[in-house]
Amino acid sequence: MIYTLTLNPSIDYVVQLEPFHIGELNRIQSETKFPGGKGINVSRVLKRLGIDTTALGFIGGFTGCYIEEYLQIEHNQTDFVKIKEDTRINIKLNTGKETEINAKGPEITTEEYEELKAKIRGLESGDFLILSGSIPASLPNTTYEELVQICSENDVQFIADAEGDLLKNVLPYKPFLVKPNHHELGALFNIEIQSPEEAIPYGKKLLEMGAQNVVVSMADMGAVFINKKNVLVATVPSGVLKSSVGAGDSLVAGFLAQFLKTGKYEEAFRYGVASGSATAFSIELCTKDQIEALLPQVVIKRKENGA
Ligand SMILES: Nc1ncnc2c1ncn2[C@@H]1O[C@H](COP(=O)(O)OP(=O)(O)O)[C@@H](O)[C@H]1O
Ligand SMILES: O=P(O)(O)OC[C@H]1O[C@](O)(COP(=O)(O)O)[C@@H](O)[C@@H]1O
Repeated sequence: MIYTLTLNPSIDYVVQLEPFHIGELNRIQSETKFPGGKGINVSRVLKRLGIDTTALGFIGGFTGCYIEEYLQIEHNQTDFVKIKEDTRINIKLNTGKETEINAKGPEITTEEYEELKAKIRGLESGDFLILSGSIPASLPNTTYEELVQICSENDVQFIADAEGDLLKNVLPYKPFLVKPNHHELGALFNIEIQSPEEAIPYGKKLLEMGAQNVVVSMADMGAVFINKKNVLVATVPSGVLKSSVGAGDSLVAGFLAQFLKTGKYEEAFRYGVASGSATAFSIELCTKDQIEALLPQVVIKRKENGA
């Protein structure tokens, strides 16, 4: 079974507001809301690609109920730990530019965290866990590390999509895949990355630190895939950006779906990039048809044979 873990889910409130005047009354042109949080987005896209998952994480309050019901209507399995406080709401402003305002998330009690750990201990050899996104502020920075330690004791493979120390600390446990965007990768090494070529040496550092496969996503600038045998650079399809919320999560889902189907990294990378772009070109997450329509436009160049 594939499990996704969203420690800090959200309702994403996506607002079209152009022009936007700070300090004045603004009237929204259109608004929409979705269940969000990185693992939840991965589950929803995998479901659209015919792969069942169980979504794990913390969920609470009226916002948590909304998310759980929405996922169930789409036939996504869930096994959340119910918490006392409300799940957060994240605001996504489209004002000509995209601005994201992500809340810090609810308080998690020690009992609630222990309940979650018990669920992770229940995963078995052959299962896959995707750990994605930020953690609520009340949990320690070592949380992902503690959870992947349990995975490695039980022979559970994992993917990590997180920032800073959360990502760095899981690398020694040999994640199957990590997917920083170029800003997150740059921040890890205190540099600014401006092109796929500049991303390659730093992506290789993540391999040296333990990752088995690395994808560096760079929004409309392309993406880089690195493992011991391949260094690949992809162009992204052209299209009209509607909302890039969930694009990175769609890349992870598309990559995993195609890798499970074919066992081929290049095909998985192509499918992942097309999935990310298909989401960027829609207000909601991508569908299988949208992804497959974009596949021919993803051009992949082999840069080196080995990293
Ligand atoms: N403006 C865009 N045009 C085309 N594709 C995009 C655009 N923004 C995102 N994507 C696609 O989504 C993927 C992930 O987006 P990115 O913004 O890099 O990740 P994240 O959402 O994690 O920050 C990219 O590799 C690309 O395939
Ligand atoms: O946990 P974080 O880092 O605050 O991110 C949560 C946000 O990221 C998203 O999962 C989207 O992520 P991506 O755009 O990186 O794919 C939103 O649904 C959610 O609001």
